[in-house]
Amino acid sequence: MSLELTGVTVEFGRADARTTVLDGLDVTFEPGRTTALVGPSGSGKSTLLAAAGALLRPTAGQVLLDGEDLATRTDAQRAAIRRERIGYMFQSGNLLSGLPAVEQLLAAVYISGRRPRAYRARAEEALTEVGLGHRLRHRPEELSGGERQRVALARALFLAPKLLLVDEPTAAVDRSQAGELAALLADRTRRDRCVTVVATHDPVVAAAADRIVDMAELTGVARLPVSGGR
Ligand SMILES: Nc1ncnc2c1ncn2[C@@H]1O[C@H](COP(=O)(O)OP(=O)(O)OP(=O)(O)O)[C@@H](O)[C@H]1O
Repeated sequence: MSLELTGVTVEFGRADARTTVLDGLDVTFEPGRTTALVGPSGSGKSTLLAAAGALLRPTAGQVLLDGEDLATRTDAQRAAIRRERIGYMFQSGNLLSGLPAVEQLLAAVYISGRRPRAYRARAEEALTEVGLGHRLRHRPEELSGGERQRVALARALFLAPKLLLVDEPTAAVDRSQAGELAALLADRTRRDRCVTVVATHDPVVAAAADRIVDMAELTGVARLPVSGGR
C-alpha cells in the first residue's frame, strides 16, 4: 500500500480570481512511515491532505492509493473509499459534542453500516491502548486537549485505514502532551503499517516523524523560471 501523487494541481476560483495552490506536485508516501508536511501558512499543506483524502478533486494529476486513482472515481466510489480506507484526524479532534469517548469510536462503525455491538469491547481496548482506559465514558467537554486528540487518533485508526491523514494534531495541546501524541502517532503508524501524512507547524511533531517533506521543495520546482540558455 502506498500513496502516490503525480502532477497534482489544485486551483481555486475562476478566471481572473484563480489561485494555483498546488502546481504539478509529485510525491510518494510509504506504508508504516509517518511523514511530516511542513511549510509556511498558506503553502498548501491542508490542500494536499484534502486532495490525498478524496475530500477535493484536483484540477489535474493523479492521486494513486495503492495504484487506484482517486481523482477519477465517482463521488459514490470516493465516499466508500473515504469510509473504508482513510482515517482523518484534524486540529481540534472534531469529536461529537456530548458523546462519551467509546461512542466516538462506535460512531464510525454506525456510519460504515456495521453493527456496533460487536465492536464495543474493541473500542474500549483501543482507548485503553492510547492511555484512556480510565476515560471511556468521558465526554469531549470533560477531557483535556491532549486526551481529546488521543480519542481522535483512536477513532481515526479504529477501522484499520490504509491511509491516515492528520492536520495540526497538537495545535490545542500542551507541550508535554504534544510529545506523547506525536510519539503515539508514529508508533501506531509503524504497528498498523498505514501511510501517515501529518501537516504541522510543530517541531515536536516533525521530530517524531520518519520523514519531513517541505512544501517549498515540492512546489518550488514547478515555479522555477525556464533557463534562458546562457
Ligand atoms: N476553497 C478555497 N478557495 C479559495 N482558496 C482556497 C481555498 N482553500 C484554500 N485556499 C487557499 O489555498 C492556500 C493554501 O491553503 P492551505 O490551507 O492548504 O494552506 P496550509 O499550508 O495548510 O496553511 P496553514 O499552515 O495556515 O494551515 C491559501 O492561500 C488559501 O487561501
